[in-house]
Amino acid sequence: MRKIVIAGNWKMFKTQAESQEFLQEFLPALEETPQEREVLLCSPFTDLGILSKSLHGSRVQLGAQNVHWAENGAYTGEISAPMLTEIGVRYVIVGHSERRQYFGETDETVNLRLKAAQTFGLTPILCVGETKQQRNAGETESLITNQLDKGLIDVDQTNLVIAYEPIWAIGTGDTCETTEANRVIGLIRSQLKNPNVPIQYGGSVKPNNIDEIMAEPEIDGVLVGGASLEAASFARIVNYK
Ligand SMILES: O=C[C@H](O)COP(=O)(O)O
Repeated sequence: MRKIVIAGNWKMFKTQAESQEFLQEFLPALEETPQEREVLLCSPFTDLGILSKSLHGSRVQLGAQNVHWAENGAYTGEISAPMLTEIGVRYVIVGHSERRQYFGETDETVNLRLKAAQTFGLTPILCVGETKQQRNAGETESLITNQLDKGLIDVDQTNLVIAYEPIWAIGTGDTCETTEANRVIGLIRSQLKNPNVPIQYGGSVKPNNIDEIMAEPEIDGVLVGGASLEAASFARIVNYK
């Protein structure tokens, strides 16, 4: 049985104070959430410490949005896996398309980050997905195959989550057809050594489309950006029917 993982990616939003306001409304709503669903919040680094304290004893897991591959070193501006695990972080997003697009992330550095996360006990969420141009050119399958082939070299597939995020669907309201997301996720699964790796869909997931998305058999959860910033909206998503 594959795990269901529902993750909020706050990106570069929310101060510490705002993170606490969110929890006041969000945590009570989790009483309705079936126990087998893993719920996590991936916050900016500056919120992780206070969130770790506030989430202690709750069922919400904490995630970061990036991790460096070295244990420590002269890497100004970076954060290592042991720094994250020390404060209670359990998951980390790796290779988000915004990191690839704006910060020069490559399949090679993604691979290094995945392995470092696992070495120090974090569960990485590997993001893959195509641009509109690549989709229109019929390159979706080859692009994703390449991202998986390079990204997953020597990566432990028993401690891994994958997120399929078509870049054109991120923050645009232009959600991928659920049957198409299901098809691509099935394709991703067929390329894995471990077919039980949870594979999420991400890209304009909202309260009004979550039920349809989660009804698809290959989709094991969602990675949610904008709609995870409002407690009521994210609560509706984790409590999908
Ligand atoms: O990590 C989350 C994705 O980039 C999706 O963002 P979005 O839900 O705002 O489209």
